[in-house]
Amino acid sequence: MSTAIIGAGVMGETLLSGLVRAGRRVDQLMVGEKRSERATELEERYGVAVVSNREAAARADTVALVVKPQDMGDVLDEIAPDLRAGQLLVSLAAGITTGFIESRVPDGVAVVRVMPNTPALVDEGMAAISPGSHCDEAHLTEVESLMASTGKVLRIPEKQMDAVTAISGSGPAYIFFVVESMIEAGVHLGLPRATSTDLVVQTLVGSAAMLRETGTHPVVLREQVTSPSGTTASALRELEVHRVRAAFLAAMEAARNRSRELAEGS
Ligand SMILES: NC(=O)C1=CN([C@@H]2O[C@H](COP(=O)(O)OP(=O)(O)OC[C@H]3O[C@@H](n4cnc5c(N)ncnc54)[C@H](O)[C@@H]3O)[C@@H](O)[C@H]2O)C=CC1
Ligand SMILES: O=C(O)[C@@H]1CCC=N1
Repeated sequence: MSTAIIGAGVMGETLLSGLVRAGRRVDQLMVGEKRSERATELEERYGVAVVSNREAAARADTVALVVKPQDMGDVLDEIAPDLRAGQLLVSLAAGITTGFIESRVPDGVAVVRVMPNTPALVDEGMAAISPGSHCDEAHLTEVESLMASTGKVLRIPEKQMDAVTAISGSGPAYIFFVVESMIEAGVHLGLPRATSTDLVVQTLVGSAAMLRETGTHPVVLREQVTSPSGTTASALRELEVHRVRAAFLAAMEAARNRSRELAEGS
């Protein structure tokens, strides 16, 4: 089964490298990429064939679309003449619905929408997938196997996609923002930057491992750290005073709303 990736930026390369690490034969992969210097870079790094979008669409069994949502309409119009019933089209773009894609490609092309995230680069990705209307179990299994090369995969109804985008799609950026803030705070408290970075990163990794390995509710884990009248209680009071919880709610509502707007083409 050959797979083409159209749009090899951050997420396209993440998918490509995951497939290569998972043992997909490079001669069964191809890339369509508009920027020629980027195309050359990927050719050199992975030994993958870079072809035109139309050739990718004509030759591959599965075509992954990894361009920006704003470019999706043009790419679909370009490749539609080369697509045929039975092919599988996988969109990783935020906001773009399976209905939008189906309306621009020939009948019988199966469409699956995916919301991945960048930790896929280190095989710790979280990808949510939703079937379009011409999809069968085999198509979903194929996309599960495609995305499982980079981490976890969850099937969800498409109506949940905008919320999922706000959580796991954009989520790594919120975490990096928190990490960045904690490192800077450590520097403010007088620690060398390298020490502060090591402390914060390992605290994040350790806390994530506790969540995953114990399955314990985060409130319980937080209470275990919070001694009466202790340091953590003092810190948490400040986070509440500064409305960090409300800020997360507002931020994720904004991301969800932006995903909806992208669906409308803005
Ligand atoms: N970066 C992220 O964390 C995530 C991104 N996504 C989705 O993945 C998609 C790609 O995002 P990024 O990789 O971050 O963007 P990016 O800008 O890094 O990559 C897009 C690539 O598409 C190429 N491109 C543009 N028009 C093209 C065309 N007509 N033919 C061939 N290639 C073309 C660009 O040259 C670029 O290399 C977006 O739709 C985004 O919503 C989804 C989840 C997470
Ligand atoms: O910011 C964005 O639009 C993309 C989609 C999810 C993460 N990055």
